[in-house]
Amino acid sequence: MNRTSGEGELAGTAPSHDRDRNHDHDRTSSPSSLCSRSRELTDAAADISFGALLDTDTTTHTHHAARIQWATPGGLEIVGRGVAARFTATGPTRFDDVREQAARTFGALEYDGPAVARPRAFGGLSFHDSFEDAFERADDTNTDTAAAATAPWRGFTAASFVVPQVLVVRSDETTWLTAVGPDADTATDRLDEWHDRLADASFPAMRSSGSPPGVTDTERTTSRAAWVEQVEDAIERIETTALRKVVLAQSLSVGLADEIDVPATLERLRRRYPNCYRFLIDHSHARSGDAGGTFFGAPPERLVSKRGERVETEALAGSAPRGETPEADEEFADQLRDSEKVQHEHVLVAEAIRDQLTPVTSSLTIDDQQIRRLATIQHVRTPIEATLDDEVTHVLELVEALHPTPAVGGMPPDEAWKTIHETEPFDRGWYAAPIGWFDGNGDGEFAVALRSGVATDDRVTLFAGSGLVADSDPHDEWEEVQLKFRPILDELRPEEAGTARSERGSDQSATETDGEQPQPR
Ligand SMILES: C=C(O[C@H]1C=CC=C(C(=O)O)[C@@H]1O)C(=O)O
Repeated sequence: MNRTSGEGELAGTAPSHDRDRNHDHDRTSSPSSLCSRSRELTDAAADISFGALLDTDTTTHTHHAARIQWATPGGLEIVGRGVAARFTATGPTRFDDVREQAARTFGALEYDGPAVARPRAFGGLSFHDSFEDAFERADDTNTDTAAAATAPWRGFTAASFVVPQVLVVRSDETTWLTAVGPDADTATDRLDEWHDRLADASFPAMRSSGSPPGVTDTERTTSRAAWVEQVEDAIERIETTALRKVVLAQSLSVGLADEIDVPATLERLRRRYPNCYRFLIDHSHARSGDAGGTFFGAPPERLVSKRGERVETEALAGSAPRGETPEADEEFADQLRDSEKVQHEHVLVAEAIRDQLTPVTSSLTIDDQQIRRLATIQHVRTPIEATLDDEVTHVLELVEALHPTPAVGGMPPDEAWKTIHETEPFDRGWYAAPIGWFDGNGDGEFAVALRSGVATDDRVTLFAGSGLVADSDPHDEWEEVQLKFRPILDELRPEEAGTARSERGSDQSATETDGEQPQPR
């Protein structure tokens, strides 16, 4: 194991894609000493623009260093720059491998500061447990389509988390700066340097949320005709095998007229989807030349959060459009409540989550069903809370147990996985997979990386899927997938007067509500 320190990241390591292929965990960076210092930001420094922080050059100035952003519906907002420690793994043991690397590093962490500003590891995992298959298939096939299908994920690995060198955390009206380094001197110097930088009057407090870059062309992995065939084949499997539900996805590659400003895009998403998570992950290796893409999105779905023994999760499955009038909106919601197909699709998810958590919890509560309204779509949601017994101590254990829930995979999991693998002509990469953070106590929070895309050079590749059960209609499911592309796609296309986008407007209180209308079922 490379014990040189996480700072080694800035001195360069192999591209993560190569590491992924070589099963080379040796060069992953899980330093055996880590020190962190925090200071509250006050006055103007407390109001700095997170977007500007994501865009600013890091201390090396010459190199683009890793950047992360994480924001929750509850109001916690974090940005991070640089890599103080990196944990990566691939294959079926990836959850345990990351946990082991992190335990070594967090076990050696010296930290003084409030809990909210503590160092955390941010990152995620791929939907499947390895990328190798997809990359190798693309290389073997060597067709434009196969290469294009995996291209957005070059530079990503099957599990990758970083503890940033610099973190700014905003929560409950306070803003904290945290600096992390291999020893106390480095952490203190870094804290001073970044504090001066952020307190400087020239550091932007407000940053424009920009305008959409514009779309030159779109390429689908799946035509409507191919989709209809895929759905019919899935339904046949449901009727003739043990498969009960499967979520099939599509990907849409969007050519951009201008460079995309991802932080500004996320800021616009915050305004339209204030009750969703927001994330940005750009784990690029500083000097490897393997810049990789920026994965970002505004997912509505929490996979799991763990705080001590308290666990919160939810079932989110079953979708309908928003109506043009309150009455039409309510009609769509009624269809969600009354449709046997939707209820079956949803209940399978809630039951699977219950079954996965019951063995490790001392109590579990499944709340009443609700309708979750987002600006462009509404969903059936069931909140689930549990108290852990003492067997599980790390949120990654829960993430491993829950991923993929049948809201993104299917039931039973093995049959669903096989169907997805044999059907989808692209790699899901990190789409529909866990994205979030954990800390040294094993607490953390993960969303499901839906309503997401990966930005590379002049393209953004979007992903969206739909849950299929025996009585699904291929054309309805096609429309549902297109609705799920919209959150990001709308932010790429310039707004046109009179379009559905402008009609939905910016009045979030009218267009996005969370957890309203609990349904006593
Ligand atoms: C698979 C996706 O959505 C999931 C989450 C909510 C509703 C879903 C549905 O109704 O099919 C999906 O299970 C996606 O957004 O790509």
